[in-house]
Parts: sequence; structure tokens; C-alpha cells
Amino acid sequence: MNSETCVMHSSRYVVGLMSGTSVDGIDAAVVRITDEPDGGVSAELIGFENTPYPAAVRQEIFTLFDPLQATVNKIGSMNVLLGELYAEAALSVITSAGLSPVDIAVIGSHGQTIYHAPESEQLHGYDIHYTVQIGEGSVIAARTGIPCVSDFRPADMAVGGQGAPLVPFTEYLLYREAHRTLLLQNIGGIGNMTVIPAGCSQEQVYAFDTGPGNMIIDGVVERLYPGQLTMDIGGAIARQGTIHEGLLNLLMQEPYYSQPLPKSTGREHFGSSYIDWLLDYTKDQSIKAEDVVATVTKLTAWSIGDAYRRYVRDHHSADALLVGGGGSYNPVLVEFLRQEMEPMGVQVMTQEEVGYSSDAKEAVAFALLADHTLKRQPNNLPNVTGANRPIIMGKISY
Ligand SMILES: Nc1ncnc2c1ncn2[C@@H]1O[C@H](COP(=O)(O)OP(=O)(O)OP(=O)(O)O)[C@@H](O)[C@H]1O
Ligand SMILES: CC(=O)N[C@H]1[C@@H]2OC[C@@H](O2)[C@@H](O)[C@@H]1O[C@H](C)C(=O)O
Repeated sequence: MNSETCVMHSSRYVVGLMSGTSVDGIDAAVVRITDEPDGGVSAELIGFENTPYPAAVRQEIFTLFDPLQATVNKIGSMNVLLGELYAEAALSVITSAGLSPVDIAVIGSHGQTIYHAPESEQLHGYDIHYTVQIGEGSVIAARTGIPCVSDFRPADMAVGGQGAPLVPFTEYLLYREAHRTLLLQNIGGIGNMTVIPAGCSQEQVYAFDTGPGNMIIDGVVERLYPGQLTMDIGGAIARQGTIHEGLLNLLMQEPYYSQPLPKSTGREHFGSSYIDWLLDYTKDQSIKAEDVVATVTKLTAWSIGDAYRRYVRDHHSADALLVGGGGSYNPVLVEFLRQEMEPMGVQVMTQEEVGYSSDAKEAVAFALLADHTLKRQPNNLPNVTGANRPIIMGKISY
């Protein structure tokens, strides 16, 4: 192989598509992935677009979170519709990056989670764990002409894992440092933390869902300001409120926070029934809307500090916590997080403050995961998901 072919083979463009638990839309990233001499890879963000779901589609996705409404025909048709929307998002970001589909080696698509059941259920004598992400990979491949890797999580579950979180594998590749222990905190719908000890090996990384990210904040805001708001933009409501200690103490009793690792959670836990229960209580106690929003914002920051104290601090004293995900755009939440972490000696910074894009991070992760799938390299972290072995995740549609 001459040196020119060598260079060509060491670098490729990959598209990553992510739709998170907030159901806000489709994040699409074009990434140049380069093999590094030390056997690792680097990733450069070439293009990024966020396409909000059309309001009616978003509403229909929410109906699929309720098992009684999620009939098989609705799931089947939404699976194909989302495949179409993901293909359009991929083609759009490729064009805006100045590339064409033939330049792209593979698309990695997370899909839309509609159900996540990592705990074991017994069915006809078998141990069943399952998770459902929709957005048909075959449709994405057919519309774009690019191979698509989709449906990553079931492979990890098939070997005993929780099928989540998957992003930590890529955080190890991209963020590890020789001398600093880093916490990477994503605040999406759900909050999740990755611990990357200074100079660690892949086996020493661990991660887990800390609990709700923006899910409770969004949930109460949507109900308290119907038709007006779906999120507390810039933390404007929380800023006007006062923390209600009684409510905060009650919410802190939620058993998920003290559940042992590995653990992951979702809308099944902190979704609409949880919001119903919470708002019934605040109504009974006549707690003002802005105080409810301030209190659940504080709870979210507390749950992250609590997770650090409970599962991390005794093993690894962290130097910094890098916050990503939509929650990093809520300055009140970030300020509460600083109040939690900085007295413990952990500096809090956003992904933007360290030169990365918060918005693109998970889409970049699915580009890297798909790249590993095509290379037939394992891409789960058993330590993180609880799987009993490394496995190659993802289903390939050519
Ligand atoms: N300007 C803003 N002000 C306040 N909150 C914001 C702002 N922008 C985004 N958010 C919050 O971030 C959420 C979206 O976050 P993100 O896109 O990271 O979630 P996700 O990827 O869907 O979730 P997950 O990572 O759990 O799958 C919104 O629902 C909102 O709560
Ligand atoms: C089942 C599912 O979609 N889980 C999400 C969710 O959103 C955040 C957290 O809960 C994490 O476990 C996961 O997503 C990210 C992308 C992950 O797997 O790392």
C-alpha cells in the first residue's frame, strides 16, 4: 500500500443521527473520523443541523410512550415515517457540509426510543430485557444510498446489559486525559454521567443515568403553561421562583437515586404519571408555578451532586464536570449544579466552554459507534451497561 492509499484509508466521513428522549427533533452531524497512530480515533465535526420534529409528529410519538395507545400499526407506520425524516435530515446535513452522499462511508442512526425496559421480566420461563427504538434503517439506506447502522441497544441487552448508556464508549475515545479525572454530564431528557478517571483504560470508565435531566422541568412547564411553553427557556421561570423545601425533600426520596449501579432510566419512570403525581401534590399544597419549576430545577442539579457523592467520590476525586445536552443552555440549572459541585472541588464547565458542541455530541457519538460496527469492532462498554462481554452493536442496512 503506498502512502497516499494509506492516508485515504485512515480518514472517512460518517453521519450520525440522534433523536433523544426529549423528542425535540433530529440532530444530524457529519464527522470526519481519523485513525490515530496509537490505535485510537479522532473525530472532527464537519457539519451539524437540528431539525425539529413537526408538531403533529412529536405529538404522535408521545402517544407511543403509552403502551395502551401504542398499537402495532401505529408503531409500524411511525417506524417508517421516522426513517423517511431521518433520511431527509442526513441528506440535508451532507449537502450543507459541502459533501455528497457518495462521500459518506456510513450513517449511524440511534432512532427514537419509545420504550426502555432494562430490568428483567419473566416470560414463559425466559429472562426478558428489551428496549424499542424506531426509525427504519432500511428506509434510511434506501433513500440515501448510504449503508446505515441502526438499532444499537438490543445487542448489548442480548448479552445481559442495560442497552444504555452507549455514548460513554465514545467519550472514552474522545475525552480521556492523562492527569485529570473528568465527569461528563449529559442533561437531555434524562441525565447521565460518565466517569473518566485520569489515565484510565477502557475498562475503568463507568457511567449511569443520574435520573431526570430536563424531563421533570419540561413536564411541569408544559402542564403549568399549557399551549405556551414546552421548556423553561433560559431558566426564566425558575429564576423567578423560590425553592420549596418540603417539595424538594419529598422528591429526593425517589428510590431511583439510591438504586445500585448499573442503572438506567427513562420516561417510563419520570414521564407523565410522575408529573401527574407531582402536580397533584403541588396543587394540594398551593405551591406557586414558578416555585414548582425552581424546585424541580434544583432537584435535577441535586440528583447529579448526589450521584457523585454516592457512586464516584470515594473511588475517584474528580477535577472537572463538563455539562452537555440541552440542560447546559439553562443557566439556572447550571448555576445550581455549580453550587452542588464546586464546594466538593469539582469545577463545572459547559461543552462549549471547552471547545466542543453540546448539541452535536450525541450525534457524533452515533457516527463513531457506526464506524466501529462497520469495522466489526466491539462498541459497548460492559462495565457501563452491565453486559457480560464486549459485543458489536448495531444492525446494518446496505
Ligand atoms: N435555551 C434553553 N433553555 C432551557 N432549556 C433548554 C434550552 N435549550 C434546550 N433546553 C432543554 O434541553 C432539552 C433538550 O435536550 P437534549 O436535546 O439534550 O435532549 P435529548 O437528546 O432529547 O435527551 P437524551 O439525551 O435524554 O436522550 C429541552 O427539552 C429543554 O428542556
Ligand atoms: C434508552 C435510551 O434512549 N436511553 C437514553 C436516555 O437519554 C439519556 C440516557 O437516557 C441514556 O441512557 C440514553 O441515551 C444516550 C444517548 C446513551 O445511550 O448514552
